Amino acid sequence: DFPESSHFLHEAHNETTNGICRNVIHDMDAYGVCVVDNFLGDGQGKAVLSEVLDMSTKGVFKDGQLVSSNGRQDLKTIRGDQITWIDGREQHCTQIGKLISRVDAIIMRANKMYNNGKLGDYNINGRTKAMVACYPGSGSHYVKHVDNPNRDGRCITAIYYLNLHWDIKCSGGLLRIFPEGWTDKVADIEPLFDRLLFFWSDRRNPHEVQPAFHTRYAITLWYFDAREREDACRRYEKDRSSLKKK
Ligand SMILES: O=C(O)CCC(=O)Nc1cc2ccccc2cn1
Ligand SMILES: [Mn+2]
Repeated sequence: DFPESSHFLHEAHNETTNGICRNVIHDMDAYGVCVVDNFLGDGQGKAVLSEVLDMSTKGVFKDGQLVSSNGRQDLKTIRGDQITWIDGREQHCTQIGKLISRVDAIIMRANKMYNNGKLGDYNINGRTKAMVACYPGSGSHYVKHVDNPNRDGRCITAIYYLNLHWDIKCSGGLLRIFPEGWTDKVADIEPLFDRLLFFWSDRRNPHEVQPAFHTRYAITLWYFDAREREDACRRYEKDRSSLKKK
């Protein structure tokens, strides 16, 4: 349920990238979560936002998996986001494509800078397409969950937020991460414009999106660890072939 991307690893060497990477490595090591503010700068951030708003007006957003509960409550009991998958090379998605390349460059560089080329003991060699998500402001939320509970290959979640003038007090939509091991602590992340967030995708970081009362946009990329992804695909093939035999 998360399409892989075919192009990756755009290298962009510059001072900003290096500075951000040191930040990412330190925070991922220390907390398993890292926030980078003003990632693209106002101009480019707004250019990405306008591409997403154009998509929204064209109605490309479909409901996330609709889990019908016991039929009585509303259908969106699990998650109220509407999503679409973007490769970044589509027409009218050039700005989103640039964002993706910039995040790739950070991850690739951090992957190299870390001790002998592994970030947090991972060897990152690919990622999913970009998932553009819209939470319509009608109290839509996402219940507490782990992105990758069963070693499907995804090791880092990267989320870029697009919400101008977002005020948690009246708009809600807080991302709350419950880092494993920090029993009495939570990481409350406001989905602010031009904010980039990284966190380990596995059970170390259960998280929830609290009800949002204004439209809330985010773009998510999941990065693969080469080995874990390979093992997951092999297991998947094995399961498929055993299913066929029956
Ligand atoms: O928008 C945020 O602050 C985070 C939202 C979030 O956790 N989204 C999300 C979306 C997902 C879509 C498909 C499969 C797994 C998924 C896990 N998480
Ligand atoms: Mn999630």
